[in-house]
Amino acid sequence: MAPMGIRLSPLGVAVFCLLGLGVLYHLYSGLLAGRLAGRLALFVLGAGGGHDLPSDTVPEGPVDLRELLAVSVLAAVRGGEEVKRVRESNVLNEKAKGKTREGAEEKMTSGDVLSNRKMFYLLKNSFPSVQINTEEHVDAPDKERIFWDRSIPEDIKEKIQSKEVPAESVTVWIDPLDATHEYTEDLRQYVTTMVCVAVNGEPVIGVIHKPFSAYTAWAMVDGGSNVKARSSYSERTPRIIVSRSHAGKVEQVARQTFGNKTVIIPAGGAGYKVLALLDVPDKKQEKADVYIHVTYIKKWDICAGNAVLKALGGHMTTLTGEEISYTGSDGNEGGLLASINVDHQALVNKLPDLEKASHKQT
Ligand SMILES: Nc1ncnc2c1ncn2[C@@H]1O[C@H](COP(=O)(O)O)[C@@H](OP(=O)(O)O)[C@H]1O
Ligand SMILES: [Mg+2]
Repeated sequence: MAPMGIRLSPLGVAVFCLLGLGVLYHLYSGLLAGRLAGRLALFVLGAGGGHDLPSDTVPEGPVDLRELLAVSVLAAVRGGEEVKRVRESNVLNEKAKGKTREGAEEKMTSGDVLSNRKMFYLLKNSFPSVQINTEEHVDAPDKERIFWDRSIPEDIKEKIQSKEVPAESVTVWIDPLDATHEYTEDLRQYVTTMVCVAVNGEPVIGVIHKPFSAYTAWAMVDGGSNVKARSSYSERTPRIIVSRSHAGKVEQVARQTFGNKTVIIPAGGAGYKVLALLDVPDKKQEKADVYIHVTYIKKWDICAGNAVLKALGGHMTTLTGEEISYTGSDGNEGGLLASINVDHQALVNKLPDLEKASHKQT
């Protein structure tokens, strides 16, 4: 006799257990079906963009640099779509987010914020274990369900081999809108979105995307690229490209180094200025031989350009010729000297000592 006068018949217990097993089976098969549906959706959607799919599809463990490159290109393009959409709407919601050390106003717009959200979550959802540093703040309530469909563009498949590295050795740097200042002035040609992948602090993958020209340059060190250096550069009388909105004493430094007749090209955006050193099929892209920046600058502004130049045999260093490490702090204190297919060390040696002394290395 069971407690409280209830008698358990063996048949009743068996039926109860069978019912329980039935419920468990139903729940489990539903879960499996959900996962299968998610994978099927990935297969059906194929190439052409990140899609809002379940997060249990993300890979774990070591990361493949070829996959990181594919997602970085996609992130730059998807961010660029936001940048373009906001600019074309003419509702920029421009805000001041602070001042640079030199006292220039740092601006932020809806283009920066929305691009940042797309780029950050596409990369984060695809590579959850990787450190991502981005120019704009990411609010957790703004979490975006944007996922990579795992497709790799044909040109990347052709030129780049798979290569795995430990996830903890990777730092990704995102610039969701480079040349924000110029963006607010509707100087669209200077605007880029950029992604950089550093491995153990060294820039390895660089993506620079121009949203208003639908042009994307990518390169991987010891891998390949879809962009190349120009066939010649003027070493004796180089055209120097410099900042138009954070110039500091750069014109003075350039003239002191290369003479009073030196051609100086003021331009917006660190991404744009690196592309000026390369062979870029864009009518609105000016061409230069050397890029110099003398004020403080952040690593998300320069890492992608550094990786692209390095992959193509060029150099981006501080003004004293030091390599820049893309881990740790966000800032680069030592100024910037970028060149390709010229004697970079000779340029370093030519720069005035005064300027070298006034910049300390991080
Ligand atoms: N002194 C400084 N302090 C902080 N950021 C700087 C800077 N000089 C340049 N930058 C940033 O570097 C990028 C390129 O600058 P420039 O166009 O002047 O060459 C811009 O990035 P964002 O537009 O992404 O903010 C700009 O804000
Ligand atoms: Mg920038």
